[in-house]
Amino acid sequence: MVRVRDLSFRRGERVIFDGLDLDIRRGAVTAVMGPSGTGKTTLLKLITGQLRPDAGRVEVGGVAVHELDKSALYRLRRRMGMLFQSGALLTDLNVFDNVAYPLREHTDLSPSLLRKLVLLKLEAVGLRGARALMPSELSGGMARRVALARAIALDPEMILYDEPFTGQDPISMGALVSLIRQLNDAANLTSVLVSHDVAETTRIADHVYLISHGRVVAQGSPAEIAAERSTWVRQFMDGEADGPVHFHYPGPSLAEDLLSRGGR
Ligand SMILES: Nc1ncnc2c1ncn2[C@@H]1O[C@H](COP(=O)(O)OP(=O)(O)OP(=O)(O)O)[C@@H](O)[C@H]1O
Repeated sequence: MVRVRDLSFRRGERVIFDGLDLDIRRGAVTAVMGPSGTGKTTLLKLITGQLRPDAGRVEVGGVAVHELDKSALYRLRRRMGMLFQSGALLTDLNVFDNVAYPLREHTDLSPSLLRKLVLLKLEAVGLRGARALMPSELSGGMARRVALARAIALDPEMILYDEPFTGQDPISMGALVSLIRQLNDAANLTSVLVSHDVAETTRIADHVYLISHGRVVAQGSPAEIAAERSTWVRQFMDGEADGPVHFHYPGPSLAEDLLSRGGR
């Protein structure tokens, strides 16, 4: 479904990707993991065409995303659902209208068909009974599930999740994890999951990519990753503080910074 080849991308001087190769198989849940700031969100934006590569290719369904014109890109995006961390609900619309929003924007469905579709999407996330509530009346976990119902409203072929578990209590997290897997299998979706939550992510992923310093450092099934012995992979997967994965954003040493007379 997605093929990334020899992808290079920088932000100013900072190299984010340097020859990244990655494949996302149709029908599978693929997880992309890596330390903070490694470029996971950037990768999702390159897949959806919000950013363009400096070099290399990003193909979705065999089409190079960065070569599409505006209207073709718009059509492609309709085939992708996105659940971004910041994907807030519209606060002045109730749950039903939030889910109905993309259908009203992009289709000419009759009110009765639209209603049925919205109720089916809400049923899929277990919130049909909450349709009249306003976003302010929802828990964080419920709000994330409504956002998920909205993301699948237009029946996308692929859904991209950016840190969907952030800020969820263990129960909501468990529900969300199962939901992502169920939706993937029931609707024959392709799912891309960016997350820091090693345990939750490896529970549902078919394939895991670990990225660092602009490249794939390990990939495989969760079992293969669990058996991987490299120190980098072990440090990341086991959440150890000491090891080759750096906690600090690159910069001058602390001593240099404290001794310099710079203004900031
Ligand atoms: N709009 C921007 N302009 C300049 N640099 C940016 C911008 N957005 C992100 N970056 C930089 O790009 C790098 C990758 O960011 P990105 O958000 O993709 O990382 P991430 O792996 O998703 O991080 P996290 O796990 O912390 O969410 C970071 O170093 C960040 O500082």
